[in-house]
Amino acid sequence: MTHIALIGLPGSGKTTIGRQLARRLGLPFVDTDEAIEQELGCSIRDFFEAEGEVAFRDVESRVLHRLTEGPPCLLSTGGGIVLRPENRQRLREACRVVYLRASANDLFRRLRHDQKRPLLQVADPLERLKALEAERGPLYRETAHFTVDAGRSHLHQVVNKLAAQIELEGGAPEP
Ligand SMILES: Nc1ncnc2c1ncn2[C@@H]1O[C@H](COP(=O)(O)OP(=O)(O)O)[C@@H](O)[C@H]1O
Ligand SMILES: O=C(O)C1=C[C@@H](OP(=O)(O)O)[C@@H](O)[C@H](O)C1
Ligand SMILES: [Mg+2]
Repeated sequence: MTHIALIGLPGSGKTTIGRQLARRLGLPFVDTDEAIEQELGCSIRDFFEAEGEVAFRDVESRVLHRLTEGPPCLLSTGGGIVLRPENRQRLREACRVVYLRASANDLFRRLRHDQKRPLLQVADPLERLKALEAERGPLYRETAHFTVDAGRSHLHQVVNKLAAQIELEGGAPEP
């Protein structure tokens, strides 16, 4: 196992916390969504609109496999990465997987004005977040090696908690 991966619903802080935690642990930071946008040469929202979700999930799986074959890094994922069984298996075998748990209500407060996330561009984003929570909660729990509460805690508290937990487990992988 060589990587550390963050999973969780949109807005749970995977990208923001991942970047800070990587710096703290001295690991390279990679975000699957940023890697996908680089590969596609356009935004995820535009790609979703033009090609649809299945095409996006195909690219996402390919990028996950490529990144987890590379050198150790702190990997922040997109919220839907756990939907495919082969991604869940790949994450568990290649990474120490952390679930950033936060409720739909907390996430709605953060994301109600978001325009980047295609799945939340609907009339009732809170209902959508609740549906995502119901569908994906069990998948996040099944995939994670450990869970941290990221809904009500401050960013720096979540980073501190994760850094301490990783230290406790023998420290970060050598980059
Ligand atoms: N624990 C937190 N407390 C307050 N705001 C947060 C927290 N975690 C993330 N945020 C904010 O929520 C927004 C979404 O965070 P982001 O890292 O993009 O989430 P994700 O990558 O999981 O979708 C950002 O504006 C970020 O600063
Ligand atoms: O939940 C999802 O299915 C998605 C979450 C997004 O990433 P974040 O979780 O970083 O918002 C991004 O991968 C895409 O818009 C799809
Ligand atoms: Mg993100």
